Amino acid sequence: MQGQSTENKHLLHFKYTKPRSETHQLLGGEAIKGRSKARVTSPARSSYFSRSTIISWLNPAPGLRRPQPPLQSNNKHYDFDAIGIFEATQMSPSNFHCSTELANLRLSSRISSLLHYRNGRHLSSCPVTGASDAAPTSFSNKVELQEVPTLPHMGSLVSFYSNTPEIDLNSFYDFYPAMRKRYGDFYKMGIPGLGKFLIPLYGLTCMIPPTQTQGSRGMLYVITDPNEMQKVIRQEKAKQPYPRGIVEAEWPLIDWLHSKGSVLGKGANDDTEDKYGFVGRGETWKRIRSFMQTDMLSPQSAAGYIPIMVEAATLASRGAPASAADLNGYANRCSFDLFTALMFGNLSKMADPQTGHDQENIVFCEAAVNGMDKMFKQMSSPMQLLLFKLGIKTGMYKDMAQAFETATSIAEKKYQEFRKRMDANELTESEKSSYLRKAIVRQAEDESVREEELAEIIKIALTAAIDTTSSLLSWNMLHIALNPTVQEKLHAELVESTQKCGGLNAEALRKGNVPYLHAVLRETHRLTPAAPLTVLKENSLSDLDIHGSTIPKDSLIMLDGYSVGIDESIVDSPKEFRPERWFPDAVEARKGTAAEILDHPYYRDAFSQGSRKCPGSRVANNEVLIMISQLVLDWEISPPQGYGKEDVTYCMHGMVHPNLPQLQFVARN
Ligand code: HEM
Repeated sequence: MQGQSTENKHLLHFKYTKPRSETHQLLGGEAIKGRSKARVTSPARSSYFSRSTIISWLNPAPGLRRPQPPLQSNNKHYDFDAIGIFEATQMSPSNFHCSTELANLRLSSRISSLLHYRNGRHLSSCPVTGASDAAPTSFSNKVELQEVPTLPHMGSLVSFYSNTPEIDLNSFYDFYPAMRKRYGDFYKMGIPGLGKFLIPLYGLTCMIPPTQTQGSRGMLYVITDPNEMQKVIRQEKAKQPYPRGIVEAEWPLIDWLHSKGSVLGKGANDDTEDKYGFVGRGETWKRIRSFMQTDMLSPQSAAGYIPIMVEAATLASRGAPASAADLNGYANRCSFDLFTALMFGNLSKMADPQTGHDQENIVFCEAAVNGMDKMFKQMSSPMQLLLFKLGIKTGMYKDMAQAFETATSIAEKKYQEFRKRMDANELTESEKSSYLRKAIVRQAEDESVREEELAEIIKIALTAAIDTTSSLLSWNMLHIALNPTVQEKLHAELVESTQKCGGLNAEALRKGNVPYLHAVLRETHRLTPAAPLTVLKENSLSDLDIHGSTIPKDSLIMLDGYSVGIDESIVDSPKEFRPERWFPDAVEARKGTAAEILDHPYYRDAFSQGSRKCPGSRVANNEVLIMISQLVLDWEISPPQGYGKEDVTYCMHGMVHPNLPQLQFVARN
């Protein structure tokens, strides 16, 4: 064959289900966005390209690895090389299937992207190549649904039967990437459980609340294509106001709220999904949720709290060296200081041991974190649920209840004291700008929530704000400490921005002024998300077409938004912390490649999507941006001698927290 050398016999090998009649015509430049044209040397069924031609054609962008040579052919099927397949897909994408022989092979991102990109449009992801991309929902390219072997009652998590990896909370990040390696980009697995009685097992407990197991059909569908996930969220929108929330799975919390008679745990109608109030999915959730997120979620309202949060961070940063032996605790206290600054408009000064003497605040922080930890541990244990179902309140349940009791009664006291001072007209100027004051005024004006509901909202927000934000903060601290070059760049950027903007303030923190800071946060969300799997939804309106397969109504569908971001065929050196990946030129270079998926909004952070997206997401990000900036401006942070990336350990307890080592903080002048 003309122009064919030994090396170019290595072919990508795919089955094409229709005879191919058209000859090669649509190649290169037009389809691969400005890449040079490839030469076609054979008009026959198989077309061949020299490896060097393909490589130059693929022309890896900076930051992406060169592709491997294409793979060996097998004459049982029609054989096409990258271009041939590319043409085939142009001819008839819906009839194009990956050969099963390739099931265990991973293609380079560039080659994958060839297979999935045509005429300036992306095709859907492929479970065989492992390539995921941003497929327009209008395109019906079928991706085969893989089924993880499932046992009755036990679901798919019996490792030796289902070929699933073990779930270990100390290596939680590994589970879904391993699943993806085995089952591709679209698979369904059985959710373990004894019917509707004992649903959860290990990490999957959070998937199904015992209170709402109906209709789930015991299956979890996992996808990596955010555009397919968008279909689910769109359907959710159509069915508003009742989208599914992860909080519905938090059965120990739900039970505790119920047992206390909390207005948050009880809706208006026991016969509907409203039964569980804010932790359910009815009108009560909608009403409370809408009230809670006002003055918090929008960029403008979140930005309004920046000045007081900066004040809190300035004080908190001073406490870093003295807290080095307990940096996880320090991160919790920083979260408390910054969130209470927003909530009450005052400075709790907890994170600096010199000033953090208020015992009650210390108790609150510890109780909030402990309560969340115990809640998650129960959700992770089938035995806990079984005992709960048998009406036994375990020691762990009691510990959780005690911790939540302590935290919420302190929060209640804070709320009542604030109200009293507000009634007595004693609030300071910054307290007048606080979230709570605005909420009290709103409540009185529109009465969309009752006064006792407002008190509960404040309590739950305070309790939810500690352990969550501190996970994100801890990971950022650790990455910065482990990457001195990143830290120096960040420091230089912050110095310049604060000098230009007259200090650390909203303007100095604007992405346009500190792109590197924002890239650091983004990179942390990619590499070590606080909550790796957060977009978990239901198609509760009707059956839904996902990758050409029909997903029955009321199924659980989850976006695995983590695995792709650490896939080395998509991300260059994925375990490296490189904020530069998020610079505009890197984003631009990803366009038209499989790696473009990383820039989809659903991959941006760990706050979920849709109308149940975390209401504290904006302020949590701001808290971390501010706290990290202040720390880096004040200190040169380094790990203990001999401590490196390979020494990092972590544990999943609701959020994934690194076990922070004793970092060193040396003052910058
Ligand atoms: C880095 C910090 C945080 C992370 C990673 C995080 C993550 C999440 C996630 C994944 C959800 C579930 C969304 C869903 O059901 O689809 C959620 C819900 C929630 N978060 Fe956050 N969160 C954080 C900080 C906060 C803060 C600071 C608050 C305080 C207001 C907060 C309050 C809540 C509440 C009340 C819900 C339930 C919302 C609902 O069901 O409608 N979170 N969060």
